[in-house]
Amino acid sequence: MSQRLVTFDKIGIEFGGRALLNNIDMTINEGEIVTLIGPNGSGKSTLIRTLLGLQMATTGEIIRNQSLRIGYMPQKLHIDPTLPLTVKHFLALVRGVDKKQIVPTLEKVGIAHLIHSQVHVLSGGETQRVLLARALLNKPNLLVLDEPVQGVDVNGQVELYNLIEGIRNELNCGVLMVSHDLHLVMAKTDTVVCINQHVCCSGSPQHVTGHPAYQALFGIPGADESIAIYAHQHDHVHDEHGSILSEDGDAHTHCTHH
Ligand SMILES: Nc1ncnc2c1ncn2[C@@H]1O[C@H](COP(=O)(O)OP(=O)(O)OP(=O)(O)O)[C@@H](O)[C@H]1O
Repeated sequence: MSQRLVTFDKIGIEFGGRALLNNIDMTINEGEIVTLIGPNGSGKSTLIRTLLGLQMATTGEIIRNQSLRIGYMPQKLHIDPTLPLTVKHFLALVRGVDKKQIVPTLEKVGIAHLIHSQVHVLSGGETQRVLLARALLNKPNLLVLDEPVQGVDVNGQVELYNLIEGIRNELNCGVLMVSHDLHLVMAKTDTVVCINQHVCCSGSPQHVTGHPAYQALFGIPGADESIAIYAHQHDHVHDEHGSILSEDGDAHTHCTHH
C-alpha cells in the first residue's frame, strides 16, 4: 500500500479580508500523479506556495510525511541572458548537489548532449527539461511541477508528460502538477483536483470531466468539436428583392417583429 506524502487539511488563505483559498482538502500519495486545474486566479500557485512553505495558511494545516522530500520545478527559468552560464554550472548551483549525479540526471531527462550549452540559448522544451533535472537532483519523493509544459509545442508537451510519467514509474515518487492543458495531461494523471478558491470537484480524469462543476468552468469535453449548426429549413422561394413569396405569389418578409 502506498503511503501518503502530503495531506492538505481544510487549508484556507486570506489576504486583506479576501479568501484566496477556502477549505482545501487534498492528498498526494507515493506513486500518484495529481493534477491541479482551475481558471486563472483560482489559487493554484498559492496552494503550491503553501506546500513549499513560502506562504502561511490562515486556517487548516498541511500534514507532511516525515520522509517528504520535494523537488520543485518552477514555471519559468529567470536568468539574466547576458550572464554566461552552462547547463552543468546551473545544475551545480543546486544546494548540496552530488555533482556525479548531474550527467545521469541529464540522461534521465534526455538532454545529456546539452551539458555544455548556455542555458539562455535552449528551446522551451529543453529549458523545461533542465528545470526538471534540477528538481530531480534534490532526490525527491514528491515532484512539484508548476505548469511544466509552458512554452512548449504540442509534440514537446506530449513528450514531457511521457517523461514525467516515466520518472514517476521509475522512482515511484508522487507528482503534483499545475496544468492549463486539460486534454493532454488527462491521460497521464491519476487524480485531478479542480479548484476555484475551493475544491470544485476531484477524482479520476473521467469523473472530473463529467462533473457539472468542471463543465461549468471549462465546458463540456469535445463540445467544441461538434458545433451545433442552425439548420434553416428553406421550404419557400424568394422574389428578386429577397422577400418570401407565399403560395399565392404575394411577397412578405422573414421577420415581422418590430
Ligand atoms: N501575496 C499575495 N497577496 C495578495 N493577493 C495575492 C497574493 N498572491 C496571490 N494573490 C492573489 O490570489 C489569487 C490567486 O492567485 P494564484 O497565482 O494562486 O492563481 P493561479 O490559479 O495560480 O492563477 P494562474 O492560472 O493565472 O497562474 C489572485 O487573484 C492573486 O492576485
